[in-house]
Amino acid sequence: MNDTFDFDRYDRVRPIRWTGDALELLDQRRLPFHVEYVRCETSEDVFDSIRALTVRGAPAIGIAAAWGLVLAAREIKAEDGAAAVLALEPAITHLNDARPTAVNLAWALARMRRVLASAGSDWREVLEREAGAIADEDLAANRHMGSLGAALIAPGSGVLTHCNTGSLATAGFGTALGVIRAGVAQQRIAQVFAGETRPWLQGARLTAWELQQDGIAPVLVADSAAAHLMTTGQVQWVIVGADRICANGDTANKIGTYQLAIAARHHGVKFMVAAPSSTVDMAMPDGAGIDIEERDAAELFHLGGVATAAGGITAWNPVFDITPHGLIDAIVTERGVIMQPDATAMQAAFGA
Ligand SMILES: CSC[C@@H](O)[C@@H](O)C(=O)COP(=O)(O)O
Repeated sequence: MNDTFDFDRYDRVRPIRWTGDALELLDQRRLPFHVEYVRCETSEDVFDSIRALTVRGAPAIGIAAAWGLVLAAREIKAEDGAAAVLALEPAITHLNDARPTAVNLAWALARMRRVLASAGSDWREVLEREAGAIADEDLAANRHMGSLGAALIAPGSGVLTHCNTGSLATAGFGTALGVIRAGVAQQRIAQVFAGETRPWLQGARLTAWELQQDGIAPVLVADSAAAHLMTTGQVQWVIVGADRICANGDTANKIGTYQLAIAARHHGVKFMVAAPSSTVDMAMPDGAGIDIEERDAAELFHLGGVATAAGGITAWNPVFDITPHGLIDAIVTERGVIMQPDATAMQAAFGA
């Protein structure tokens, strides 16, 4: 088996482009039917893009927010980094408010703030370099995680994934989808099933399209088909990303992940979470404390502008859920693999 990966052949999609004076975001609301970049010239444009899901996926929104802060810096004057931090505090708080659940957003902004605080008169360059470094490190982490995660998968396996965790959700290559890319290249994964991921259809629109770009043909399944799929023996692993991993291994991810983990355990299917260490939040003891984003109920009433529900009803639209650590077989980060994660194992891997 060839365990090396030809990164130039795969993974050509780049959702975030810094031009030197603006941020260009591949518009994920319009994919796969329109491949268009939205140009952000201010940090408010970036805030709007994160909130509207023009850019989405935990690592990607952290990277976008970092560039948003670079744009915010264009609107202030400061003699050194310490003064710039004071002037940029409102922009940092505002960008951080764009979405609540993925910790990568707060992580990236905290990292930008930290380097800024100790920068001198060249603070603008320092800020811009740091945003670039956050993106570069995310890509490197994903590539490393891909091989770590793939190594857990027996040749010829089938896998089921949820939401979109690929290049579109990161600086490139992807988290869970990076593991899947590597696993397919190494012939460990024979078949990829992608759940639609209602209501926003990240799986049907984004994951399916992304895998097609690599020449990988996924099989699309309705989210409600997952447990039945597992009874057929076609799936040996469920592989998902994460928006926040707590100190005890509890994991927040796209709504529907929790029921996949329950079904996987029932059917003897293994469950893997792949995420960079920027998704680990050791200050959050367990999943009960995580702020679960609730989006507009209207997302459940329409699909592509076409009404899909009876009029005059209410709906509840939480867009993340928590998978308890006891249902997770492996957490894969660029720092290594944690099997059967719990507070002790997380502390050993990520404690100060
Ligand atoms: C590498 S992405 C991991 C998660 O961020 C992903 O599965 C997810 O839940 C994204 O949610 P989204 O609402 O599309 O931003």
